[in-house]
Amino acid sequence: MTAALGQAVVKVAVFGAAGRMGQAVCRAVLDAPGLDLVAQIDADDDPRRAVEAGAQVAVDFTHPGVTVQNIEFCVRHGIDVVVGTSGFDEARQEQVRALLPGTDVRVLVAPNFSIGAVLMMRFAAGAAPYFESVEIVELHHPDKVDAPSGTATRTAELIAEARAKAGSAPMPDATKTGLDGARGATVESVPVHSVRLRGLIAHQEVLLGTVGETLTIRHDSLDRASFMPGVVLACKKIATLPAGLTVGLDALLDL
Ligand SMILES: NC(=O)C1=CN([C@@H]2O[C@H](COP(=O)(O)OP(=O)(O)OC[C@H]3O[C@@H](n4cnc5c(N)ncnc54)[C@H](OP(=O)(O)O)[C@@H]3O)[C@@H](O)[C@H]2O)C=CC1
Ligand SMILES: O=C(O)C1=N[C@H](C(=O)O)C[C@H](O)C1
Repeated sequence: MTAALGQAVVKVAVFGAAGRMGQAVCRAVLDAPGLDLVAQIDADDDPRRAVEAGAQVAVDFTHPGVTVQNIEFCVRHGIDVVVGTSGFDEARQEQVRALLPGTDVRVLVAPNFSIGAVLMMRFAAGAAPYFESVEIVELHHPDKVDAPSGTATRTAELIAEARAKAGSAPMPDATKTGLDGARGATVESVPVHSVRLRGLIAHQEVLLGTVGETLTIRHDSLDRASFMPGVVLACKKIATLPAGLTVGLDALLDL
């Protein structure tokens, strides 16, 4: 039942359909030629509706605590899964990998579906080895339940990977005393600062500094519309990925 290559229309179920992202995704799927919205599932709905409706791809924008359960359900029923929900650290990725052997299901986890954010992460990782210091400031709407954001966590991981590969020295920081949280959270040795502010949607700055100069890479999602082309692309193209877990929308972009 997984999405067949070359098939005209891909049947899509949306988990978290009543949420901020879920509503936008349902509209985007309805508007997208080649996609058919066959099930909208929210917190108290029976996920079997997705199976009964013949869904080939499920899109999950729910809560970090429930996504793995939704993925497990989809894997059991042979439905490919496009995951936007945040909180997919290495431990959670491992949980998903453990569900997949012996199936041909594909699970695509994308910490951020906007093209600008994907490029911001790339540029930050590319720049990081050339600077002594790197810090991340992520800024979101105050209804967000998790901090730091999945995007900031992924960015920190990519920066740390690039710095390790380049043999970068530890970042300078003479702080000896300070209030709890003053230096942010540390993700893979990268300080990450989270701002929650009414009026914002999703924004991130990567601050890089070395002797006599700084570079700031900033991305702003000003509307949830910014995520929709990536989600639609993922629904259409997930069948082209190998079976198993893929992390990052980059896998479907020719960057
Ligand atoms: N990857 C990306 O590009 C993006 C990722 N996100 C991430 O997406 C996630 C959702 O964000 P957002 O839409 O703002 O959050 P919302 O809280 O607005 O939406 C989540 C929805 O999922 C519902 N839900 C809870 N449990 C289940 C379940 N078991 N099955 C189906 N639905 C369920 C919630 O219901 P109830 O409220 O009753 O619990 C709610 O309606 C977050 O993790 C966010 O970080 C957001 C934007 C972009
Ligand atoms: O909750 C949000 O809104 C967002 N969540 C994702 C994250 O945690 O990175 C993606 C984007 O930043 C919006």
